[in-house]
Amino acid sequence: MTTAASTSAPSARPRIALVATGGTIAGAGTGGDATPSAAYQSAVVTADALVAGVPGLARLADLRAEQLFQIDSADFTDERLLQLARRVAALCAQPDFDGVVITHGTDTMEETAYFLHLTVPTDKPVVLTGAMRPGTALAADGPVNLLHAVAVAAHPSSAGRGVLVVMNEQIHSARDVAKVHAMRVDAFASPHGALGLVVEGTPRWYRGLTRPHTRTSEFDIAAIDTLPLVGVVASHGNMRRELYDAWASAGARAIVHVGFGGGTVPAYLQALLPELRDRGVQVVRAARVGDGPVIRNANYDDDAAGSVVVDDQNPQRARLLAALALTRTQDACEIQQVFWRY
Ligand SMILES: NC(=O)CC[C@H](N)C(=O)O
Repeated sequence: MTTAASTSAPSARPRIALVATGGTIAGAGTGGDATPSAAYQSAVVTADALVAGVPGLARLADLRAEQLFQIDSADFTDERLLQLARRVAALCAQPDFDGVVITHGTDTMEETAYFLHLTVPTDKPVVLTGAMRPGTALAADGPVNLLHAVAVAAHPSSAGRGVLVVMNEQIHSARDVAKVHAMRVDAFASPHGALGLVVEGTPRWYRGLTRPHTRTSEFDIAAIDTLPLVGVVASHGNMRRELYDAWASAGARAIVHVGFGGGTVPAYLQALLPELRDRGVQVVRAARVGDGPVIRNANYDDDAAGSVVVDDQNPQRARLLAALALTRTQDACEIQQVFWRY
């Protein structure tokens, strides 16, 4: 469904496509009053209603809204991710759009943003936003987040910066951002800092990116039909090898081992990793601490085991990067280079 969300303002405004996918930004309270509350249903407010709820949008951009999904972002599968990436790539390829804004649930926003960052070959701004509170909350954050996301997507200075996440007045890079709080409106943070801020409705930039993305990425959604299965196994005391075996039996082509501090592998699992390699399953070592690099051949002999390390990627993004790398190569050395490059 595609509808013109605004038709009356002058045509010189940037033309922005808005792709709505659901989440709390499209949520409505079920508790009967307007206080911030966990009692709400996500993914019920339509794309057009979202746009209509933010009067300032029409001054910023000529918006065209479409409803691609209406889901809780927990329900993003690889199939839906690919479908969204194809749609965003198609919108970016149209000369009549200057940028794309995606409304999305916050729970998996970092994964979707990263996948688009690596697979949509465009210089146009692609901006994801969402909300921590439903639209019916007393201090809903969705309307201002949407206004800021459109302001960033519509601004020429946002071009060529890869996929961006705009939440709570901050502009984050999809490479780094993660949801770090379950409730507060300042739920998103980047280990190396945000790229910029939305100041008085305009993006102000403080940092740039050094890693490839969008147009400079070697991955292109046009060449990807499906993603290889990649599993993630989290470390804790008293682990069991059965989880790794289950992923291998399910057909996983890689397993992200979310190790302790530096990606450590317990002594009682160390012989398992080369076994998995011999079964055709690439092991990727990540860490559960949330920040800092996993260093190759430190804490574990990656050369001997044939494993690779994630650099500083979090496990959920490492899953996607491993899957993308596996669409191009099965070679552990090349996969390692991919992790260090992106
Ligand atoms: N704040 C949110 O958006 C979380 C709501 C929901 N679980 C989602 O991710 O879609």
